[in-house]
Amino acid sequence: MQATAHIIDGKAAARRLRETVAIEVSRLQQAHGLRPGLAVVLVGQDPASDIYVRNKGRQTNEAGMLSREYRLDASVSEAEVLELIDTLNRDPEIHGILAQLPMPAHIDEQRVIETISPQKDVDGFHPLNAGELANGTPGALVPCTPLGCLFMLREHFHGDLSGQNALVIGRSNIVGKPMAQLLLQESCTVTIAHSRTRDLPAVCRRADIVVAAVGRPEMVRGDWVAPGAVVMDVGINRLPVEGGKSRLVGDVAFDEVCQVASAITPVPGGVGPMTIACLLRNTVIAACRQAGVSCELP
Ligand SMILES: Nc1nc(=O)c2c([nH]1)NC[C@@H]1CN(c3ccc(C(=O)N[C@@H](CCC(=O)O)C(=O)O)cc3)C=[N+]21
Repeated sequence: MQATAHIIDGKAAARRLRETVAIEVSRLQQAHGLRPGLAVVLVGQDPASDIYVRNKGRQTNEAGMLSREYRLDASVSEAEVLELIDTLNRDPEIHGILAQLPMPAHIDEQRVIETISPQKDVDGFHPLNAGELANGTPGALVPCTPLGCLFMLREHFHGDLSGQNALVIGRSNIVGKPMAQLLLQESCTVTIAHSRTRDLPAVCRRADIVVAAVGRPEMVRGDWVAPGAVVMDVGINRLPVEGGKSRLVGDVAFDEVCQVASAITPVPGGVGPMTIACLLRNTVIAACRQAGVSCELP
């Protein structure tokens, strides 16, 4: 009988990063009178987004930062969203702007993303920041979910990922592509798999590191994973259960994979909490750049 995998505690890792962020925030306040501020723009209603936004707001305040929320009706025009972003771009109290995705269909998300000032783009979705990440420019603003995965992987591998065969399942601009860039920078041998990949289970079995970011509940099965592999589960899927309730599951069949892998992130309590902690970190880094002061954050 194979021992069960080490469960990577994303909640604890996120708590540690948030503490480091809070210490840096109070240092910036004392040394420079600088208080990093984050604005979140939400269009329409979505129960999952609500939880995310509430957690973000609370944790931003707990870290000693300014948090503002802009909730717009689902019927708002694209021009109004762009106008709000333009106002926030010029607001000196705001150093980070997050436009929550997805947006209603009548709003062009790419246009929204490109309207956010690259300096305030704490999601790292602006083409300028994506390009800097691809170029390996030091200090690029990096998307929070992949960055959180990277921090957990570095900790697990004691800082050295070089030579590992890493498989990223999913090719989105938000997770898959930036994750692949980060792993490449760590000198992993990176494969990106997607819906057209032939024989994904066989490709997966060759990987030392698997990052699953496809949005398909429990897609990665136990017999897809090499013994001893490290598995990061980015998926957040709500599965209906009897009684009208729902259960949160990842893109990985946790009970199966934890019999084979050496380490795995759970859902909830894995990648999600680290995503928010990285958002706070990016906001502090953005604030320091805008104020022209140095920043002491990992
Ligand atoms: N511009 C933009 N940037 C984003 O980063 C972004 C976005 N839009 N739209 C929505 C998705 C989703 N997302 C989550 C982050 C953390 C948790 C999280 O903390 N989850 C906890 C709690 C989950 C729960 O219990 O509901 C956990 O996994 O343990 C969830 C979801 C960021 N997203």
